[in-house]
Amino acid sequence: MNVTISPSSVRGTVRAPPSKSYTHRAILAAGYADGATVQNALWSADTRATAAAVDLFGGEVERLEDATLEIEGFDGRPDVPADIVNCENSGTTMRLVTAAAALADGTAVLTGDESLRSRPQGPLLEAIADLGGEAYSTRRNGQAPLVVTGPIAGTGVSIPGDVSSQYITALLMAGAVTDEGIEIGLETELKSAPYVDITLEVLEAFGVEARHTDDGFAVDGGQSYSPEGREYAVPGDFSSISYPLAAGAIASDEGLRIEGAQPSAQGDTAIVDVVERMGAGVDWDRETGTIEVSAGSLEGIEVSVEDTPDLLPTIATLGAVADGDTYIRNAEHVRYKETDRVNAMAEELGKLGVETTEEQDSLTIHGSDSMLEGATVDGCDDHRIIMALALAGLVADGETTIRGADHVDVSFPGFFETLEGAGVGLEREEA
Ligand SMILES: O=C(O)C1=C[C@@H](OP(=O)(O)O)[C@@H](O)[C@H](O)C1
Ligand SMILES: C=C(OP(=O)(O)O)C(=O)O
Repeated sequence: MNVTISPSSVRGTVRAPPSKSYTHRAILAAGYADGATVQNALWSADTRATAAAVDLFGGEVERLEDATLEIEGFDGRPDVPADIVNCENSGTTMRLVTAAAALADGTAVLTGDESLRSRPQGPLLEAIADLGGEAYSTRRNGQAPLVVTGPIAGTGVSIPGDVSSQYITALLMAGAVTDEGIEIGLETELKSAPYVDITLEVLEAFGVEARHTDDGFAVDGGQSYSPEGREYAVPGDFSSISYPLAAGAIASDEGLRIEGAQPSAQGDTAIVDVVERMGAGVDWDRETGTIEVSAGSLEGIEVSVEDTPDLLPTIATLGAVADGDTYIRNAEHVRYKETDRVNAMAEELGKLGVETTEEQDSLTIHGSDSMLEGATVDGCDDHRIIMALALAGLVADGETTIRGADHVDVSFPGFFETLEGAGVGLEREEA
């Protein structure tokens, strides 16, 4: 599907979808348990891939109503999957499921779409081998398809911290049900660190203790997953909130109200501070989980995305609309996502007339408060690139067409309906 956005202002009330990161963890944690009900779950392409993996491990994920999942678990002992595990487009699924598969007494094969088959898995495969399993990439290039044979026993491993925090999440979640537990030593500084805090928070809610150590993280073995009251509720998603928040910051004179913004461990909460620093009007009521945002005359700022890689596309578009330079640094790991997002934003904003300077670990947007030029841009089969480019379309001169826009289903199904509800003029065309 291609979507064409007309210049529009936004107003009214929108609701953020539930957190993708929390939902993945809650579905798998309920699988590691003997089951649980997950409330306010995100049902998107990525979380469906994790649910399908739990089914293959011998659990059962049933969607009762829109956002309630009734999950039967596999009680810490995953079956050897009876089929290939297709993780589709989801890095989180592939990393978390690889470690879970390494607990089974047999061999699992994992694959995904073309984007996922180009993302780095090597450090996790080596960690599994160090823990007594066997894990390899069929192409010997550290990328999926992966073949994983368990069971791992547990004990100590070391892993780089600057490729993906999801390796650590994966090992902590699996480590709790090994005999010996897992101690993870970090070889390099940890990037995306708040995502491990999300993991610790979900583990605690499921009655599993894991902790920071002097040089990494540790989880004791022999633990059972068991959420209090057999229920878990997912908070709203701040990566997803970044899009309506940025829309309000660049295109709302009347103000836009965003609901579902309760505080949690998400590093991407930092987007609230970013739009405020750039000059938008922002009022966040943490008790009710409501953010009111209105447009201001935005100025470029310097931002590190070390902890918040998923915010780069949103901040890049904000920078394009702001006056002066927006310097986004500590961004190298943002190149290992669904696409190389540093390059993708530089290329696609360039088509709208925006000048950028790209370096290996940074992106500088030379913004101007003069109009962007509407054009046809490529969504790069990446949900966050599509949503960030849609924001630019709100203020570009003329129409902006985004090719391959259906990929928003990965994290924010209903994204374009949400924009329409806020007053955005757009047209869909089947490609
Ligand atoms: O654990 C998670 O839920 C995620 C961790 C981050 O990835 P990295 O740790 O690979 O940077 C983030 O980019 C991704 O969208 C979700
Ligand atoms: C990178 C992302 O997710 P994943 O790593 O799970 O594919 C994302 O949602 O932006």
